[in-house]
Parts: sequence; structure tokens; C-alpha cells
Amino acid sequence: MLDVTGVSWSVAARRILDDVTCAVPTGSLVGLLGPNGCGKTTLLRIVARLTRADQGRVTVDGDDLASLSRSTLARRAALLAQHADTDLDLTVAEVVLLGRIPHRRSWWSDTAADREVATEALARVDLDGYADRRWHTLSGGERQRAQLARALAQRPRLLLLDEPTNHLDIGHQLHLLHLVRRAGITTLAALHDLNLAAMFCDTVVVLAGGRVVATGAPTDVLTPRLLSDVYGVHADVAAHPVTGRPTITYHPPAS
Ligand SMILES: Nc1ncnc2c1ncn2[C@@H]1O[C@H](COP(=O)(O)OP(=O)(O)OP(=O)(O)O)[C@@H](O)[C@H]1O
Repeated sequence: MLDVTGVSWSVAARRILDDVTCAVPTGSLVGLLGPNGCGKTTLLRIVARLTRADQGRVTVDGDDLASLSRSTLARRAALLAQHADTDLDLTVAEVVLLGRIPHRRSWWSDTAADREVATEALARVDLDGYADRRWHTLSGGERQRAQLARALAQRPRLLLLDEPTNHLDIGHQLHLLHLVRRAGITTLAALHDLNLAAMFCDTVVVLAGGRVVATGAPTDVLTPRLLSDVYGVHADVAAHPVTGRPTITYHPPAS
């Protein structure tokens, strides 16, 4: 369970997050939504302890994040950053094996078990046979999936995903979120595609101007009124004929 309570953060005299409270129940997928610049990445960075909150508290399975050692945190939480990439001349397997570092006794030697975990993670993201490819030869979508494999290879209890469907074609977007859901890992994912959020998330948390403006089941939160208030768009929302989840059809902007 991830609990974020009263988190605020300012930079250059500007309040970016303002008293944010939200929770991700164990094993659930929570979508972090909101327009560009509303503070989604900042919140994920605070939970990953890459940025320090000015106020508030974050606990993971009851433990205060601030009290965990770096190595314990690295074993517990994995972050897939928005622009995760590397300039190093690594193979795909080497990148995925970076996810095993927090679990190793020695920095340099990966074990057969580590390599097995990495191979399995690559298979899960549909990248079998890519292990020996050089990183720079991958497409944007292949890199994104390989970065998810690295995060999965970390075997985290908490997964933090910043726009994980970036660069992915629709088939791989659906596959990735289906996979994340089925993995049963406590997951907080910043998402821009509201239809995907509606389809896969147990709960959505909507930020606007650094504040939580709505939290709840997608059906309750993703209403035409909220889409208009938060995103300034007009849309129809209907229940999907099979799943009953909301599906959004946007209206073109009035000229
Ligand atoms: N280190 C920083 N210095 C100055 N401004 C910052 C810093 N970090 C974040 N910001 C600002 O804080 C706001 C929130 O940024 P953040 O990246 O969290 O938004 P976001 O919701 O993830 O946006 P997007 O959907 O565009 O990725 C933005 O206006 C950004 O410019």
C-alpha cells in the first residue's frame, strides 16, 4: 500500500504540489491524471525519493519513505521515468539487468538467476530475442518496453510509471497496461490517455494546478463536467458495451 499524505513542494517561489493526499491499495493500479504541468512527474519523483517534499509524508507498506535506506527503497520501488534512456553502449540484456542491482551482493556479477529474471521480463514485454541487441538500435517503443522489463526485473512491490505508453502503438499500449494490471504490483501510473486510464485503472487521481481535484473509480470521476473543468475539452462519456467502463469521445474545439 502506498500512502501519500499532505505532500507539498515548491520551486522558485511557485507551489507545484499543494497538500496532495492519495493512496494506492496493495496490488491495485491507480492512474495519476491531469493536464500538462499539473505535477504528476513531480509527485512520482517524490514517491521515488528523487525529489524531497517540503511537507507531508509518504509511506510504503506502512514504512515512512524517508526512513528507508537507499538500497531498501531500490528493492521495493521501481520507477519507469518519462524519458528513461541511456547513452551508454549497452545491450538490451545489460539494461534490463540494471534492475537486478538492488538485489545483488556484489555490484559487478550478475548470477544465472538474475539472467533468468531478465529473460523472463523481456518475454513479458514481447521482446524475446532482443537480449543481445545494442540499445541505440532499438526503436522508441522497443526502448520503452525494455525499460519496463528493467523495472519488472527489479521485482518491486511498488511500480511508478510516468507515461508508460509513450511511443507505443495501440497494440502495445493495451498489452503493456494489461500486463501491468495482471502483474498485481501496487502501481501508480501517470497517464495522458483517459480512455486507457478508464479501461485499466482501479482508481484515478486527478491533479490540476498541483492539487487533487478528484479521486475515485473511473466511472465516477471521468465525467463530461470534469473533462471540461480540468482539461477544457468537451466530450461525451458512455459506458463501454462489454466492460461497462467509461469511453470518452471528444468534440473538436469550437473554431
Ligand atoms: N526543478 C524545477 N524547476 C522549475 N520548475 C519545475 C521543476 N520541476 C518541475 N517544475 C514545474 O512544475 C510543474 C509540474 O511539472 P511536472 O513535470 O510534475 O508536470 P506533469 O504533470 O508531469 O506534466 P506533463 O504532463 O507535461 O509531463 C511544471 O510547470 C514544471 O515546469
